[in-house]
Amino acid sequence: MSSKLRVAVLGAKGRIGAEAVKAVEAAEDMELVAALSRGDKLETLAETGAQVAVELTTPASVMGNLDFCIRHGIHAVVGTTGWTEDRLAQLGGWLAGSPETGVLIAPNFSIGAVLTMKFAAQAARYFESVEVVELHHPHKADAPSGTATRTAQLIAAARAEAGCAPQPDATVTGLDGARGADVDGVPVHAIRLRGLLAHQEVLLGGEGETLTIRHDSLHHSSFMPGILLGARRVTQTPGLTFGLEHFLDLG
Ligand SMILES: NC(=O)C1=CN([C@@H]2O[C@H](COP(=O)(O)OP(=O)(O)OC[C@H]3O[C@@H](n4cnc5c(N)ncnc54)[C@H](O)[C@@H]3O)[C@@H](O)[C@H]2O)C=CC1
Ligand SMILES: O=C(O)C1=N[C@H](C(=O)O)C[C@H](O)C1
Repeated sequence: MSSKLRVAVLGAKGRIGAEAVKAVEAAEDMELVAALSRGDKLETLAETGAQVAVELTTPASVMGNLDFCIRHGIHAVVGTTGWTEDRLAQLGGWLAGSPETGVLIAPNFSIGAVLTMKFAAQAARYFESVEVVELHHPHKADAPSGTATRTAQLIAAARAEAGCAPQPDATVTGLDGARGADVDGVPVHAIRLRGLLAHQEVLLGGEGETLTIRHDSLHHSSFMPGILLGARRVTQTPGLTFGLEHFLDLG
């Protein structure tokens, strides 16, 4: 058996999965041992000796796929969205039964998006108001995006830690949805527009000034270095890691 890392891609015909297949094939230290689409047998992962499964499917499929991987000691790098506290708790239970297996869930694999989350959390305590706007291609199934949800959670946690007051908002009447979704007290707005891929703005406002932090993923290639890094690191990191920032030296 070669010393290359044996990697499988789940969701191999999807928008990001197809790009991940190419990235794994091009990585000198990796071997693509399986590229599974909807309906393909998960047993292929065990039969091909996959060490890491890159999971890029749908919120409806991801839990079943991870259940199989963890039961077979296959590490997983997960980009699929739809993570709730309940799902994370279930995943934690499965990992407790397979203590050497690692799972990385990355709301976003691009370095710019990871930095956006970090900068937004750093800035959040210094401004009275903060809102998140995410903008995506119109084929995206979920809203708000996993990245925007995570960004808002990090902002809210930073503000709570700093003892910030609730945001000013005088709205008492209007149409449902006009103020976006409420994620831990942070309004999150989702745009779906032909021509876009994956974009996010964090708008912060204080007395007489605003700060806007914006990130644009212009191609699915922006996610590939993060996926490859995740695959290399997850084999050395048992248990659940939530967020690619834990595998980056961000200081
Ligand atoms: N974390 C990140 O950086 C990124 C995450 N994503 C997320 O990845 C997921 C996929 O996104 P897209 O590729 O745009 O969607 P997509 O709809 O183009 O691809 C999903 C693919 O998974 C397949 N699939 C469904 N169930 C499956 C199963 N059980 N086994 C194997 N394949 C299965 C579908 O047939 C489809 O081909 C979404 O949740 C999206 O939000 C997308 C881009 C970046
Ligand atoms: O569906 C997408 O395209 C993306 N999904 C992820 C998310 O929901 O945050 C990551 C990125 O925004 C692209």
